[in-house]
Amino acid sequence: MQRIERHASFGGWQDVYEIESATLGVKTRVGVYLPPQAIERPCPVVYWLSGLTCSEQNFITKAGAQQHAARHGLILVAPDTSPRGEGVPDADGYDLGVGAGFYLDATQVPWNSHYRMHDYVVHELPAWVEANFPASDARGIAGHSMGGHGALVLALRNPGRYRSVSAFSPIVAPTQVPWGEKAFSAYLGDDRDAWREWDACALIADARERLPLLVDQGLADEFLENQLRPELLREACEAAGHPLELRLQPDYDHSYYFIASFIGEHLAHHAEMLRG
Ligand SMILES: N[C@@H](CCC(=O)N[C@@H](CS)C(=O)NCC(=O)O)C(=O)O
Repeated sequence: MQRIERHASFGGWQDVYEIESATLGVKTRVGVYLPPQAIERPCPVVYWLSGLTCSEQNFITKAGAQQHAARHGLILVAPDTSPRGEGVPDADGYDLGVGAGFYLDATQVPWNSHYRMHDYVVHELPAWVEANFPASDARGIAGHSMGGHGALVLALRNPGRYRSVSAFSPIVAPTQVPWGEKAFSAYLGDDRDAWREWDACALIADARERLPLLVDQGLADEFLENQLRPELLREACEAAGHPLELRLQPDYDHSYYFIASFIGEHLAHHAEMLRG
């Protein structure tokens, strides 16, 4: 591993590392924020999954999350949104290929060679974090848009692995919207039954753990009706009796201005759930 950035931030450190990922088959970058409390004791970790077109940089430079992580004693880990670099397949358009890994394990050629973001984020990344930093094994997961889908799906697929989950503007039902249909056709093939394994609304019906979901959605979001459709999450949670706090926020759009406005409340929620 190589540290390629280090910035003092709110008494702690915002770092960026480049690590060799066996799961992704390439080097990949990851943002790690170490709060001041990490000097003295192991801290819980919140994993942040970004949306389409993002790298590890968007969250660490735009969300203003460090001040809240410093207050609550949380380590923040922000991976890239896909494998990238030499030999990694890509496609035209911002919503498939590099920058658009959808936090799943692809089964179709050529994507299945590197696009294993689920396996990477759930297994390899926490193993690396917990071996190299003063991290406890209390894990939370959060994300935005495609990363909100990732946070919900990873938590639902891996009961016991996360103690807290939250999302901003998540793609809650990728099997029913254009972004998801395009990506899942490519990564998972034509069998729509296989898609349901990666769809939060479909997974909620049979979830083995009822971890409460905190979701914020801006009502001036340009993707609200076509791609995000939070009402489908509300319906799925009501049908299954799954705890959901869905907060519809007037005037907010899809951007990091929205995330920055509420990230403090999300991290307070994670801190509360992660308190040992
Ligand atoms: N209009 C955008 C669509 C993609 C988009 O809105 N991406 C969101 C996540 S789904 C984002 O976080 N973009 C980067 C940023 O705002 O820093 C584009 O074509 O680049």
